[in-house]
Amino acid sequence: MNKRSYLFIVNPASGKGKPLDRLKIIKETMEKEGCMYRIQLTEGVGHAKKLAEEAKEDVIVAVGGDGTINEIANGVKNGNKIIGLLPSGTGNDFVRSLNIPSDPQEALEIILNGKTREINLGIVQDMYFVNVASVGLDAHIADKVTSIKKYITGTKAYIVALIKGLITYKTIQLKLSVDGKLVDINTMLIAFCNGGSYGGGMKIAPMADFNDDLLDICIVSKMKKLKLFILFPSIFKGNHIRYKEVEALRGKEMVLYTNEKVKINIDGEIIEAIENKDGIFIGVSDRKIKLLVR
Ligand SMILES: Nc1ncnc2c1ncn2[C@@H]1O[C@H](COP(=O)(O)OP(=O)(O)OP(=O)(O)O)[C@@H](O)[C@H]1O
Repeated sequence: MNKRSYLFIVNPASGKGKPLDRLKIIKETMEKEGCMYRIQLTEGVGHAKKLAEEAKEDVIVAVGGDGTINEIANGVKNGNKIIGLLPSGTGNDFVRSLNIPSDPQEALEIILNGKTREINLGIVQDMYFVNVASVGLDAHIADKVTSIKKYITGTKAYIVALIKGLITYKTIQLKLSVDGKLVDINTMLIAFCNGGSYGGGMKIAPMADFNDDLLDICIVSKMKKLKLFILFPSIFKGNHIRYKEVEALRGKEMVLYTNEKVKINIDGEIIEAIENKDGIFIGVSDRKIKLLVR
């Protein structure tokens, strides 16, 4: 018998309500295994983080998308806790990179009997991220995704938001320090990647590694909108790296300096960066999280 205790944090707002369809199979599987478990539904933004912070269980299972996993990773401060993943979001980029199956029964099998894997966490100012943090066009698009996702699901939601975002977007002038080396950029987009894909399957950093203590950085410099329309679909295959306007770097400690108000996309949720004369810090945290994987 499995001796671990489990808390399932279920976000009913993820993936157009998909998490609620998982309740039956969670209950049946956990009863059959004779495991100690509890299910808690989230009631709004920040609730998954609070539930994870207060949890006494050994394993906290995220039943939602990347936003829910992000909140749980931010809430779980005790290094002994393990995070399980039951994919139920819209994009599910993070779980896909970790090879977690979307079939709930298979994912539950990993939650019960999988291996524990420790991975790096990224950090923006004082907020952790599991997958990707970015500024520029995609934060602008992610803002649009949030509203569009209410009406359209899956990759289609991202594509519609992408087209709307591409039409209305303006570039940002900024300085970026990568491990002490400063570059001046007029940028469409900068993505800081712990995982390799985001936005519903865009392979923004195909070589990213969750365990290398580095973030893969993808910088897309200013270009004509028409060219951007051609370049963007190539991100789904990871072929954007070939364009001269795209630069790939790696770093541990980055700082963004800009006079503009910057929105940051952190695992699909948008925050306004806190203005700070010392810049906006983005890097790899000393803290890691433990996940259940295949
Ligand atoms: N009861 C609720 N009502 C509304 N929003 C909620 C509720 N509980 C949590 N949330 C918020 O829902 C948001 C979206 O969650 P999440 O990212 O997990 O799903 P998703 O957007 O469908 O998936 P993905 O990020 O993989 O595309 C998060 O910002 C979370 O804080």
